[in-house]
Amino acid sequence: MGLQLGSGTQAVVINNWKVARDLLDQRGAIYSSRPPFLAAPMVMPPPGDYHLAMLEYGPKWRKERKTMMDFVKESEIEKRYPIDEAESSQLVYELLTEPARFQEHVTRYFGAILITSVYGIRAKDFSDNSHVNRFFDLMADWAVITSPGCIPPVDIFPFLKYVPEFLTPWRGWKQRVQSVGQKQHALYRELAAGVRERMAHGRSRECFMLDLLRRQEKDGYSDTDLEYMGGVLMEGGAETTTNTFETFLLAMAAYPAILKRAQAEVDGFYGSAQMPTRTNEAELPYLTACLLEIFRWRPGIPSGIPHATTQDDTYEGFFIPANTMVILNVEEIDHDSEEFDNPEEFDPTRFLRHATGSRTSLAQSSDGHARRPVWTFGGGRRVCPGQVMAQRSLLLTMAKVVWCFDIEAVSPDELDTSVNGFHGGMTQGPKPFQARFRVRGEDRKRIIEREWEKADAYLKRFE
Ligand code: HEM
Repeated sequence: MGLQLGSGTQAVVINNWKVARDLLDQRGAIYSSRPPFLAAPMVMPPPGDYHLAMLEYGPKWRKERKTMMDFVKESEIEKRYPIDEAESSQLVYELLTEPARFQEHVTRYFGAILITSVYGIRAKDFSDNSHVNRFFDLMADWAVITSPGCIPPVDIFPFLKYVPEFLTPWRGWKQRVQSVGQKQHALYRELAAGVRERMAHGRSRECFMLDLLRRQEKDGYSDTDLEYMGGVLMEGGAETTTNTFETFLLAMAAYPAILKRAQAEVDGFYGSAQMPTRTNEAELPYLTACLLEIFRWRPGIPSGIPHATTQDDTYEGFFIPANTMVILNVEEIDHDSEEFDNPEEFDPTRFLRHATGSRTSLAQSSDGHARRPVWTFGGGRRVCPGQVMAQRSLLLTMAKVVWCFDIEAVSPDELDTSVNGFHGGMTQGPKPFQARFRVRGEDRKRIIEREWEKADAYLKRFE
C-alpha cells in the first residue's frame, strides 16, 4: 500500500510477509535506511547522529552495528549467562515475597540484566534514585513526548514549519524534547563515567562498556559515541522484553489450561527438586511455542521501526522513489487470516503443528519454508540485533516462573486480553492488571529462598 504524506514525503506500508521478504530482506541495499527524525538534533548533542536505531544507512551505522553485534553474539550471551541466572532467581524471590508489585519487579529485572551486562553495576532495587528507575522514567517521558500531537510532524507536513507555535497543540515541544534529551544524555554519561572511573582505579568489572573503553582508541569512537551505544542497548532491550514478559504473564493468568500444559512440560524436564536452568528450545517445545505465540499475538513493536529507501526502485509495477518511508506493519502480517487459523486467538499449538505457525495448507506449500515464524523483530539489514539475547532470557524466565508459581486472575472479568487491554504507542504491552502468584508447594518455596541466597551472593560483586 502506498501513501502520500504531505508534499514530497511518500510512505509504503507492508502488510504481507512476501513483500517484506522481497523488499526488506532481498533488497537490503536499498531498503535499510531510516527516515529523518526531526527532533534528533534537540535530543542529542550536535550533530545528532549518535543513536544507532535512528542512523541513516551508511558507514557510521555499519560500524556501530558491527560493534554492537559484539555484545549480542552467542559467545557473549553465554559468558553473561550467570547474570541472567542470578537475576531471574531474584525475580522469582521478589514474586514470592511481594507478589502484588509483580509489574515493578519484572521491569526492574529486564533493566537489571542490561545494566549489569553493559555497565557492570547491580540494579538491586527500584528505589527512586536507582539508575534503573531513572532509565525507565526517561522511557516514560520519551513515550509522552513522542505520542501523537506532542511533536509536530514537520517531516511529513513541511508547511507546519510556518504555523506559529503558539497556535499549535504542541506548543513548548522543543523545550520538553530538549529537557528529556538532556536528562537522558546525563544518565548515559554518568553510567559510562562510572565504568571509566573504576577502570582508572584498577577496580574494573567485566562488562560491555569496559570492552568498548579498552578499544576506544583503536575503534576511533568519541566519548559521546560510547555513551549512546550503551544507552541504545538499554533502550532497545529493556522495555521490549519487559512488555513481552508481561504479555506472557497476562496470557498465563487468562488461560489456565495453557499454563498447566507449560508447567507439565517444565516439571517433566527439570523435576520438582531443581529450578529450571540453562533452558533451550529443543527441550521445551511447548514453552517455546508459547513465546513465539506471544511474539505473534501481541508484537512488542506493532509497526516496527520505519525503514527508508536510499535509491529509486520498482516493485511489481509500482515505482518507489528514494527517501520513501517503509513501514513494516507487523501486527497485520502476524494477524493475516489467510496465513493463520483464528489469528486473534492465543494458541501456542499452531507453532507445534508447523514451525511458522501458519495454516497447514500454506506451511506445506512450495514456499512454506520461505516463511518465518514472526516478524516482531523487523527485517532486512536492520533486523533487531538483540533477538537471540531476548529469546534466551525470556525462555529462561518463563520456565522459572511457571515452575515456581500458579498464576491466577484475581478476577477473571478484569483481565482484558483484547487489544484494548494493551497500551498503544510505538511499543505494545499490557495495561496494568492484577494477578496472583501462588507458590507451588513448600518444597519449591524453600528452593526459591535457597536460590535467592546464591543469587544475591553472586550479584554482590556488582554492587
Ligand atoms: C522482545 C524483545 C525485542 C523486540 C520485540 C525488539 C524489536 C525490534 C525491532 C522491531 C527493531 C527494528 C527492526 C527493523 O528496523 O526492521 C529493533 C531494532 C533494534 N533492537 Fe530490538 N527488540 C527486542 C529486544 C532487543 C534487545 C534485547 C536488544 C539489545 C540488547 C535490542 C537492540 C536493538 C537495536 C540496537 C536495534 C536497532 C538496530 C538498527 O537500527 O540497526 N533489541 N528491535
